[in-house]
Amino acid sequence: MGNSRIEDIFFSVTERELQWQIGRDPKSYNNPKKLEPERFLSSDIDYKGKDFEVIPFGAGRRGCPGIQFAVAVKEIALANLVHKFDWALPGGARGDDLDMTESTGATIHRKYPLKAVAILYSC
Ligand code: HEM
Repeated sequence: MGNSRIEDIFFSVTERELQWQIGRDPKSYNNPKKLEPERFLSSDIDYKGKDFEVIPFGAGRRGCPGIQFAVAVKEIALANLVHKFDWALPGGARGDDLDMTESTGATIHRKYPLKAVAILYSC
């Protein structure tokens, strides 16, 4: 993985497009368009704004000030959702039925919001 030079691309795109382009930069990623989150398992990329390949919390002086808190509580929040509920798609839909079209913004998000049905888990 190489280093993206943020100044090379910053002025040619709007801020909304910037993260999208960084995340798909073939200079930084092999097979950049493939969803492959495990690529980060053995990566030493700093996601807190020092390296620009992944900037989920932004970077620089306007970077997210909640980063320490978010990193500390994200596992507890996710663990609670998985522990307390079974999850399903509405109407018996399956993963393959989902429209994964993307929309742009400060972060890339789904064009069509994911509707998930939470079923309280009882043993
Ligand atoms: C997983 C959780 C979070 C993510 C992914 C996230 C992501 C971001 C991003 C991308 C920005 C824009 C940074 C930029 O423009 O360079 C931002 C800004 C900000 N975040 Fe977060 N954030 C998270 C949680 C939090 C939490 C928990 C707090 C507060 C307790 C917080 C407070 C803020 C504030 C106040 C700003 C505006 C900073 C400014 O404009 O100077 N964030 N965040």
